[in-house]
Amino acid sequence: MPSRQDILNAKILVVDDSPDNIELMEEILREEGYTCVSSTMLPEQVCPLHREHNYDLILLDLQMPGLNGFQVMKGLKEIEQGGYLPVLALTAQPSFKIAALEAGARDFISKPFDLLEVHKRIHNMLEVRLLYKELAQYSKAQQELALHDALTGLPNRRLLEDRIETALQHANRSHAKAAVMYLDLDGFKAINDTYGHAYGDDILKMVSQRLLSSSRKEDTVARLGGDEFMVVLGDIHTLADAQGPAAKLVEALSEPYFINDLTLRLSTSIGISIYPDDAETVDALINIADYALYEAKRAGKNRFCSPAANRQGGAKMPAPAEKPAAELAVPHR
Ligand SMILES: Nc1nc2c(ncn2[C@@H]2O[C@H](COP(=O)(O)OP(=O)(O)OP(=O)(O)O)[C@@H](O)[C@H]2O)c(=O)[nH]1
Repeated sequence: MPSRQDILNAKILVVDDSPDNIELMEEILREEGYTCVSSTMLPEQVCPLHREHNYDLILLDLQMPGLNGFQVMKGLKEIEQGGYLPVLALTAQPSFKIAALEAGARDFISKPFDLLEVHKRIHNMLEVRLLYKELAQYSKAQQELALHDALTGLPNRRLLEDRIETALQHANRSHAKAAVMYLDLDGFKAINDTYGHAYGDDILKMVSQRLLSSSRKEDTVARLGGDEFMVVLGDIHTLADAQGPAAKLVEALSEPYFINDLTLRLSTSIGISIYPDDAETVDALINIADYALYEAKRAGKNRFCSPAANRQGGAKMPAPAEKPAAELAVPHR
């Protein structure tokens, strides 16, 4: 629920062709404690001003020369996509009241002003408007949560599948390829088992950061869950365009992780599938990358594998790790 202070700090625009009316309304609002009030006598300025300032309330005179209040509301409807016009119509004409409500105004204030009515209607209108904004923000945050992993903030599987689909469509249009890289940390369970879940969580967050900073802005880095991540590269042309980044990721994730006074090491394995060479659908590309990941694990971990490389006569891989897949802690004092 918005507080009284939120309501007094709401952004209000007064629109009237009479300077006396504007002065009177501004004074009424100032005396009540409203802090963010502006005004215009030019109806054609209302839409551009609202686009810029996103007012919480527009006190709109209905009878003005040039554009009248009804025409202004028509313009405002195009800006307010949710269809909620934050308009309180000001009118001396009883017959305009219903017409104003039908045109989208939330409420009206009759002229000449009755002070008590003005205060109540403005307060009520702002309360609803601010609640409406809170609700919109909350629902946006919920949507974000539904598409992102809570621990790392990376896209989750649902958003990832959309991103892969988009990358495939783009590759298709530009006669390019795309790569799906399935990553799984090596020996991550031992970190959890030895140092506890909190250390494991820290590693997962650091891994996410390293994946992001080792990828291009236009690539998608996602967490599928547990110690599994995915990186999607769009707009590539050869298998080597995926192998280079894969080698970079293997390298970046094998750098030591400093957590509290420990130095932890672990490596990662990656399976790569290429669109359209290996498959043409999202599910099939993920399954093939998963199988290639299994091959990378079986071949000794800390490496990447792909069916395309096998077809070309053996995976071209960086030398396998000199260190074990997951080496536990070395204190770093
Ligand atoms: N800290 C932490 N651990 C998690 C989370 N989700 C899953 N895990 C753990 O991650 C581990 C993943 O295990 P695996 O991938 O099977 O084990 P691994 O040791 O990496 O095995 P290899 O992949 O064969 O090297 C399990 O111990 C899970 O309990 C999480 O959000 N936080």
